[in-house]
Amino acid sequence: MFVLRQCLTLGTKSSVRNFAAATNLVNVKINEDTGVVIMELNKPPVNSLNYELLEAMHRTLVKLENERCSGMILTSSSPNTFSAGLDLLEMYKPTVDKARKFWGMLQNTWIKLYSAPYPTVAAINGHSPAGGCLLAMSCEYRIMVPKKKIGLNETQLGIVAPQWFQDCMKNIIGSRQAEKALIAGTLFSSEEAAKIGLIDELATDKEDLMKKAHDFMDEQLGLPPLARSTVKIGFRKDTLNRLINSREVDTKYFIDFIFQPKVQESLEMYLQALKKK
Ligand SMILES: CCCCCCCC/C=C\CC(=O)SCCNC(=O)CCNC(=O)[C@H](O)C(C)(C)COP(=O)(O)OP(=O)(O)OC[C@H]1O[C@@H](n2cnc3c(N)ncnc32)[C@H](O)[C@@H]1OP(=O)(O)O
Repeated sequence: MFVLRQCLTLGTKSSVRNFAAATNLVNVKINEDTGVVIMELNKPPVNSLNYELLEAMHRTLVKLENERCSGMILTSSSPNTFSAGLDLLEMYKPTVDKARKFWGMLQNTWIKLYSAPYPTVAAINGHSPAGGCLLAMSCEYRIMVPKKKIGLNETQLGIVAPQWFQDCMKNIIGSRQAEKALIAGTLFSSEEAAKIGLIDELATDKEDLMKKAHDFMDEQLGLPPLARSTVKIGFRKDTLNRLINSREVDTKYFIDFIFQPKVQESLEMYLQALKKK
């Protein structure tokens, strides 16, 4: 059904293959008729967001914007997880340089995704904690399969969701609900997330998920693109500018925070618990 579209200079079939093969961490499929792109995160087993995956996503997002893609559906190739959030190994005993580079790429990727002029939908085919929830919240519309978990659970790990993560949640579910969820580090079931508006729609399974994502995209493609994107950016600019104007401070907070011995201890315990499961 999907073919590689040459007019988006993602190129000829072989150059697209090269583009994807540069990492293989992100699969990009383009519908020839509509110009809608499916970006599938492909870092088994759980799409933890390390520098390389973020860089692959960022590179793809830059390309999609430059080539005027008409819409993007973000999903994952994992059967159980959309994204497990930030790769904990990027925060556990890194060097300062490595941590700084990682955080910079996370900021770059979020800015590109949150400000994408084309419609974006998260087809959440599995668990989506922490940074995974951030990715989903950065899209315009969220659809999720049943019986999975989503939320900003950072507090439960002894870390803190940065201000811009918190802002994204506040913009979707409102200040009161966000404050409660962030303090507790709540992971909502898909069904609970639908109730509070963290996700927009529930799907029955992956097939239904992708159908619903395409239905949303079709509606959006019927709207005048410039008017659509102007309204979108109008809503998002304060949140974006808050980070854009304080990237260095935000990076310093991150570095100072994760290098605290107590935080390293929490990360170590959490990593061990994950391995023991
Ligand atoms: C003031 C400003 C301060 C700023 C401070 C820091 C800000 C940080 C911001 C965001 C933080 C994050 O995003 S932290 C990541 C949080 N993520 C989680 O809590 C999820 C952890 N993972 C899970 O709960 C589960 O893995 C899952 C529900 C997502 C999937 O479960 P499943 O049973 O399918 O898979 P496993 O648990 O067996 O995992 C498989 C494999 O993957 C490893 N793994 C899982 N998650 C991560 C991760 N986030 N990073 C690195 N590695 C991860 C897990 O250990 C298993 O490894 P092994 O196969 O080697 O055992």
